[in-house]
Amino acid sequence: MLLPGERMGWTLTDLSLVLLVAVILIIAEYKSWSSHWSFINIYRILGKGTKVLKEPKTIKDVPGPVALPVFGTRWLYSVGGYKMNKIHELYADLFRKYGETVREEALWNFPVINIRNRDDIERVLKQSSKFPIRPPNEVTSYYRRTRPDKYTNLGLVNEQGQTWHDLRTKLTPALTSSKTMTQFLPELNQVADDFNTLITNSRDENGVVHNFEEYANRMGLESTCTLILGERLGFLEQNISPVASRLADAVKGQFIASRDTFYGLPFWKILPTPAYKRLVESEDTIYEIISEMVDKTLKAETNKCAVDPVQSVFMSILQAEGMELCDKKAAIIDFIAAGIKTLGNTLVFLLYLVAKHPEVQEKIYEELEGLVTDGCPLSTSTLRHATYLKACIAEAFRVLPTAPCVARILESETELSSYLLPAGSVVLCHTWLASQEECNFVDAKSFKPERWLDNSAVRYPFLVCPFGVGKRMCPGKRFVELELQVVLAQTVRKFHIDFDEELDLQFEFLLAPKSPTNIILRDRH
Ligand code: HEM
Repeated sequence: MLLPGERMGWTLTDLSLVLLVAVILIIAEYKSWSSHWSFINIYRILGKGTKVLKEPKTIKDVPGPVALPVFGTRWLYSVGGYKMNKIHELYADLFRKYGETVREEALWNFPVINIRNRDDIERVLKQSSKFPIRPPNEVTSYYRRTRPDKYTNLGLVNEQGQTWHDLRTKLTPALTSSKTMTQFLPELNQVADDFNTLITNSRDENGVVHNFEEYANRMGLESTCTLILGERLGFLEQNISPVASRLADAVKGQFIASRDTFYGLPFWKILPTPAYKRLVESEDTIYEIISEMVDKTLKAETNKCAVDPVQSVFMSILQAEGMELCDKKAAIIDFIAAGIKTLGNTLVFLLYLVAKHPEVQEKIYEELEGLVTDGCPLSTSTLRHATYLKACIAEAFRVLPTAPCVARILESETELSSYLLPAGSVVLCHTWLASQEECNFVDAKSFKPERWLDNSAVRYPFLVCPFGVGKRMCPGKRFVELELQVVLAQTVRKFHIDFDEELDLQFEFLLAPKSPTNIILRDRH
């Protein structure tokens, strides 16, 4: 009797080969399913397969880790094995596993779409609208609503629509003007000199500045307060005042509590969890300290006739029409809180990258030697011509930005990587992770300032946008860029910078250096 197949000339060996291949294929298929972790996802994949022919893919079809009812994918940050301070690693893993578009789910299974594709990021950030929407920080908004005595709105960072637009128009013109920044340059030179004196005197016998991040945060604090309050507050003096140290601790606490309440399970909505208590404590401390500073400065101000150029931002906030004093105080708090940690982290990243590349340091030094006489402060014209210095800052923002993604809520239905997302979808544009992809930048992981000089890096402006994009872009951008140019230039002119270890990163709602960071400074002269 003929076995099936023998009629076609198949032997038993051929049949067992076919069977073997079939088994291998089934195992492979099963493995790819199980890599999506659950039957729910197998169901999704099967569903997607049948849907493809009939209708476009929707937000439900975007792949991602299994979501539990109500809690969504928040379990990843607890039992999922990812630590809260390593969320940046989780996102990198999710993109590796699921591709360029990944769905996570917040509480009540609210979908959050993560994107890394260059064209998709551009499509989202280019959407022009009168009032672009960035998802608010829920816990800060909640806190502010419970304090009507102090806050009449959620502040520039968290407000939306017409209220946000009014705040932005009234509060930011002086901050974003190039004239204000030019007037501010001599003060910035002074702040940078004081920073250098502080770190010079803080070195041990081997030239090591231990816990450099604390000095960088003090620099962020001093320069932001000088900009916003129009006076020096002494954060760069060798022995920091108890008030300055309380403020620095409170700002750090606020960022960490925001992260823990945002990514953790939201029990704080029902009862005051330790993270929420920490947030309230930090917010109250920041308010109390800043409020006192504003009142003191206001009192001193009434005795003065002329406005010092350094006070132009402060005065413009105080003179903003149609706003109550508490709104002005809240705005000052927002500016200072937004500036301190972002600046401190950025300074550590920038000096770390330059320290790890001595050849880059020498090029900066040589460029400055040709532009400015030894011992002289930096002028606007010097900085205009310091193209290599500016390329280093741009490259540092590409390689290690403190804001690793830009968030938006879609205002109209948008197609991203063939998924049709409805208006109202929350999208996180992972600009940092996209900047690390070879398809976007050659030798993407290397620090190469030269790529900004031959224009090969400027092709994708939506990938390297450390201050965000469009109407909601950071109003501190001009100030920060100027400040980083001055500090980097003055530090390289004075020291050979070195960094012994590799920098470890942690996620504190921003990308931050894991402390302690130890930097080595050797005098040039
Ligand atoms: C290295 C320093 C800084 C970085 C990397 C940074 C980055 C950012 C980013 C990415 C955004 C979101 C933009 C968007 O959604 O498109 C933002 C918003 C904001 N930043 Fe900054 N920032 C820095 C320093 C500062 C400083 C010094 C100030 C204040 C003087 C400031 C005040 C603000 C405010 C008020 C917003 C909210 C703007 C709005 O929603 O209209 N930032 N910043």
